[in-house]
Amino acid sequence: MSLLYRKQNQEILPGVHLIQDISTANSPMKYTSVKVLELDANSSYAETLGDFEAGIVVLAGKVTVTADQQRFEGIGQRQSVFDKIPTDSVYVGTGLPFSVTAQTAAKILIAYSPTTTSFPVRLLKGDIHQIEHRGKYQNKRLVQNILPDDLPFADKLLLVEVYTDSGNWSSYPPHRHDHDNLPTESLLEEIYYHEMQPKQGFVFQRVYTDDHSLDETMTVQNQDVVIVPKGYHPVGVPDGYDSYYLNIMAGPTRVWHFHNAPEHAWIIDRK
Ligand SMILES: O=C(O)C[C@@H](O)[C@H](O)C(=O)CO
Repeated sequence: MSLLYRKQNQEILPGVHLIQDISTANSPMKYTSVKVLELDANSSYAETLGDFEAGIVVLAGKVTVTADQQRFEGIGQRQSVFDKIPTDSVYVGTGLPFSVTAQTAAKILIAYSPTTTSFPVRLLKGDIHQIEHRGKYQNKRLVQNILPDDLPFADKLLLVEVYTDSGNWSSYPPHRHDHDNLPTESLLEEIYYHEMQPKQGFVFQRVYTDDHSLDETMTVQNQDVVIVPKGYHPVGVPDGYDSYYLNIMAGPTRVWHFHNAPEHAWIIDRK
């Protein structure tokens, strides 16, 4: 089972380019799916949700989003994810139609999770993001929380974006969250949408379980997706390149409690 989905580029509507489309139709994921779209200026994408909630993240550019009689104009805070400016997102509850119209050339990520519980449509402005500087030595990373578990605005979805600079590791030391064993550990699937700067860069990502029944190390390129149905999932960034990824997480309970691989937990304790 490959966990790596290479970027595609298929014009699905005039000016709307599908970069990634991962769902139960082409993956083993049960709680999470994702679309990444690049929109030419003035192009539009629309969809009506079934029994899913969605988080629409404006990765780059400016768009107008409509959902449930609401209209959010000119949202998006950056020209590139590597501007490292927290961006805007819109949460859309189950069963609702939504549209996205690009005011400038834009890139959006739509994260989905199945649910029949509806939460109100909500604009999540970038300036509410909780920013974290995690790690030390060569595992320093910048975390911008978009929809963390302490924001009660969704039934299942958790969204976070992570910047890992040249020569550092993130999602490290390795941790897992694939046991439904609260309060110690929650069961959350995870999807990584990756970008590199410069674009020709790559990162290494390993996804593996304690018994190594799953143990896959991948060379991940710009706009690739890695799915993490279970297991530890560290990311290593080669010298000279900077990494961005957006994480989508969801599972039976919307809380992020993870378990560090015991043999590597000492990494955290270094002074
Ligand atoms: O702290 C990091 O390096 C990011 C990871 O926590 C990442 O968001 C993840 O693996 C969540 O489970």
